[in-house]
Amino acid sequence: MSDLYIDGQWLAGEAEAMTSVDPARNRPVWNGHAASAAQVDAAVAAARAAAPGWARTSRAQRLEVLERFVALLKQHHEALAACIAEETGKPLWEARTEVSAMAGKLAISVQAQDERAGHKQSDLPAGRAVLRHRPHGVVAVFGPYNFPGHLPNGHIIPALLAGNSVVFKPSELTPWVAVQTLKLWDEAGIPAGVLNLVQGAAATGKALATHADLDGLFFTGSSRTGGLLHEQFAAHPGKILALEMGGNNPLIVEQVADLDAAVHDIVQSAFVTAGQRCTCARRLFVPQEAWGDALLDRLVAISARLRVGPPDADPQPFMGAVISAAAAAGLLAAHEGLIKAGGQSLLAMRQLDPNTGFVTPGIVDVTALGDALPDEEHFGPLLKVVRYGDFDAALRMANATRFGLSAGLISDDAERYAEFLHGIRAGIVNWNRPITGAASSAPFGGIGDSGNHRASAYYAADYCAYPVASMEAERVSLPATLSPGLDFFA
Ligand SMILES: NC(=O)c1ccc[n+]([C@@H]2O[C@H](COP(=O)([O-])OP(=O)(O)OC[C@H]3O[C@@H](n4cnc5c(N)ncnc54)[C@H](O)[C@@H]3O)[C@@H](O)[C@H]2O)c1
Ligand SMILES: O=CCC[C@H](NC(=O)CCC(=O)O)C(=O)O
Repeated sequence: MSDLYIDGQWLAGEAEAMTSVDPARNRPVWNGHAASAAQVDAAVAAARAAAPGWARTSRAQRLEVLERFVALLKQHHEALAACIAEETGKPLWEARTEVSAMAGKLAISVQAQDERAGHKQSDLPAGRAVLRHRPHGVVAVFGPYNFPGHLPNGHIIPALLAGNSVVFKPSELTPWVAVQTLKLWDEAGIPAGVLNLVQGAAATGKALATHADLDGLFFTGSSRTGGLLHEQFAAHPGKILALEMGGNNPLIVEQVADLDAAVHDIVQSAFVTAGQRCTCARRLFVPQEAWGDALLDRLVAISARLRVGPPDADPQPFMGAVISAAAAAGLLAAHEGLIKAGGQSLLAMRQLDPNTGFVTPGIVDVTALGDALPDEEHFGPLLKVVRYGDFDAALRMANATRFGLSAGLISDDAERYAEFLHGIRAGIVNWNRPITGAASSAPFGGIGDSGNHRASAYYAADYCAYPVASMEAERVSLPATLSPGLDFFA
């Protein structure tokens, strides 16, 4: 039975039964059991026992294992993409880009480690100053369901490269992708205990996050869960906590020469991955003038004919299903709630089948709600439109959020972008580009309730190791000049 991977062994979970359902076809793709508290304990103990040995290996030795994993990812690219597509409902074209991003992570992490957590040495009048980085020890990695391969991998690769051992808990909605990925690690020859897998939902998460023998936790998920973890870790300032969380991301559009190009970037920002990216545009600010009306007409027309369908459909859909039929129903309820609160539906969201996660994009004009617009992340293809009079008002409303992950401006005016860049509060700020699709070669993180100032991607090297600064000399010697009042020669 392959539910859990602890100390190099595949084990059956001893806690509650779990079933992972393909949201496009409403059929189970994986059945298993969650880890019991004792099994979480065993995973942490295995990681602890393996930690000193893994930390003592050279980077070259660690790289050998990591490179074998990447080679296996490339070899099994299509099979893993199919598994991601089936378990999440995202189209195959997109699942393929997810596996490619996983394979690309190692080279970027090596470069990032060299630049941000590398070895530095300089001469001192007596001896030398040396900067080294040490792994924390045992870290937990928590993954979300929307990128079940790429986002946990974005913590695991740099953590292992730095010499940490890891206990990974994937989302309870995507256990199968985690199992398939761990099989590749096993085949790559990851030493027993260095990387462990425990399955389960919040109870398993709590058992792991509160484990006394963890040195740190790297989390990607909702702000709600991240906030709980932050409270737990507040009592342990010595443990490292990296939180990558959600957003209520604004996109401001001004009148531009190419209306279709603007619509393209809005659609790509709001609806890619069926709106299930942390960076997706949730609030679109549109000028209150005739050009704004024309933009919205075109946006509605293009969005209404976005192809929505199963992951393996030919031709491929733009969007697949959201993660579950329940998530689809929740999005419909959110859409309905906005209308009840005074919003005007521009494009009604529809659930194509109550047993699946297929929903069509929804667009609601929420201008009338004003300050009463809830500052919430609706994690799906639901775009809220706010009409604005002048840019200052748009910027003020764009910043009226507790989050601060991504933000964008569509404008042909460079001075306007300078103003936007200066005024907007977010960790990812784009100009005339979609606000989704961030590069792994840049830092990735947000401010406010979107993160805790420990950006991931290129900056993951920072939270995977701590710096050790040394002053060193080959032998002890009396300084040429002694401190005042110190006499060795009387
Ligand atoms: N900033 C980023 O990099 C980023 C990337 C992807 C997704 N996200 C965010 O993630 C969310 C979607 O993912 P999700 O729904 O899987 O997130 P989630 O917070 O529900 O779950 C994330 C992980 O935390 C675990 N968990 C849940 N409750 C827990 C608890 N009480 N204690 C310990 N662990 C617990 C889950 O089992 C899962 O492994 C969205 O809000 C999205 O914006 C952020
Ligand atoms: O859902 C959240 C992630 C969205 C994605 N961001 C990245 O892939 C960041 C790069 C990395 O972690 O390597 C996006 O911006 O679309």
